[in-house]
Amino acid sequence: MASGATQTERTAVGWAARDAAGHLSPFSYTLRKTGPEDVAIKVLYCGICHTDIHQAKNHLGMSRYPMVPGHEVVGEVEEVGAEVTKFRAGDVVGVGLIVGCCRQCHPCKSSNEQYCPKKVWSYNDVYPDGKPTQGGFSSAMVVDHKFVVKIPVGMAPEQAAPLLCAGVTVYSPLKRFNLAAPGLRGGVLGLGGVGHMGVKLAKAMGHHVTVISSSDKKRGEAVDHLGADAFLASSDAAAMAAAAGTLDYVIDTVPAHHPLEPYLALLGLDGKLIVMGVIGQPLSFLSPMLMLGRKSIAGSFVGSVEEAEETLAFCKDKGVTSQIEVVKMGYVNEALERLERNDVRYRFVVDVAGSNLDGAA
Ligand SMILES: NC(=O)C1=CN([C@@H]2O[C@H](COP(=O)(O)OP(=O)(O)OC[C@H]3O[C@@H](n4cnc5c(N)ncnc54)[C@H](OP(=O)(O)O)[C@@H]3O)[C@@H](O)[C@H]2O)C=CC1
Ligand SMILES: O=C/C=C/c1ccc(O)c(O)c1
Ligand SMILES: [Zn+2]
Ligand SMILES: [Zn+2]
Repeated sequence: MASGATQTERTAVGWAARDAAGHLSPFSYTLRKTGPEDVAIKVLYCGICHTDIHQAKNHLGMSRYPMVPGHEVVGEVEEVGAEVTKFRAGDVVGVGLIVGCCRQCHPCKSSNEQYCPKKVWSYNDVYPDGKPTQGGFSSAMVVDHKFVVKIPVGMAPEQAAPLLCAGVTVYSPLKRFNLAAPGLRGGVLGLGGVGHMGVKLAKAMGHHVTVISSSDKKRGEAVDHLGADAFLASSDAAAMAAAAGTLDYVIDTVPAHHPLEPYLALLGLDGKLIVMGVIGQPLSFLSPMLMLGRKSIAGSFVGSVEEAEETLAFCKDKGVTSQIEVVKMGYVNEALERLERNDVRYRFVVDVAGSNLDGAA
């Protein structure tokens, strides 16, 4: 259906966690009517980010159930509201972590809406009217057009999904911290979903990229397949010492408590440690580790809608793709378990439209 939206609420079937065990199972719920500024989307694919585990398992103590996770969503537009001009039925589009903001604060007015104090998360949140948000492990979503991006023509939809969180999460800080110029020396700590996009994007920006991994297991793939220039196992004290002071930045994607000092030591003058992992315990470091080298520790939270569009365009232009394992929804719980035990190369993407969402694999 084209413009002139339906006046009825519709039922969606998602896969929801009911409690902190984080096990997903079929769940029916009602989508809001497609409002004048809304886009109704049939979900095709949705990537699985480690954040989906943190949220489903209540790692931060703020989870609400039932919860349909998923925030690397690619779908097909089914219907648009009367005021939507950028999209039409049949377009292939993407949605990330944020689906609402106030539009009035400084972050909103400066295209940093992901930092709006009133931002609405795509799941595990509520809209201003109190209705829960639900994510992309679902047959459909209704999303304000401001938070919808077009997937470039010619980009495979399943390939595009990880760019909507993992990709933009790396692209945004590299741009904002002036770390996008060619010739820089970067480190990527933790070679998972975000980390592998870090390697690919940084290489496409012309950086010399070192992967820093918890073991030697991923060395071959990092160098031979993903194109990393160097590889460090963080347990190899001699190799870590030899690399001290050599990097302009380290993108730290570790999703669990870990020491910062080994990675601060890798930075040269003015180097930046950019912390990405969602970690519910204090991290610590000795202040001279920062002062002796004018180093900084920074954080960054996904990216803006504008940056998501830039990430997609950059990847299309440079031929950057994600490396994914496509699975059906019936496998989603195994996929979550495998992700949690670091057994995925490098992002699971659920083939939502190709799955029987009512239960069977
Ligand atoms: N700031 C933001 O906006 C965003 C934050 N995130 C967060 O970033 C983190 C990473 O997400 P994602 O890439 O999807 O996760 P993955 O699980 O795909 O990757 C994390 C990687 O970190 C390493 N790792 C895992 N566990 C440990 C551990 N206990 N100690 C040391 N290293 C470990 C592994 O790499 P290796 O085998 O190489 O050691 C693993 O592949 C999560 O906390 C997620 O919530 C995600 C997206 C956006
Ligand atoms: O996957 C993206 C989410 C990142 C994130 C960052 C900070 C935070 O508190 C979260 O709950 C998630
Ligand atoms: Zn994510
Ligand atoms: Zn705002």
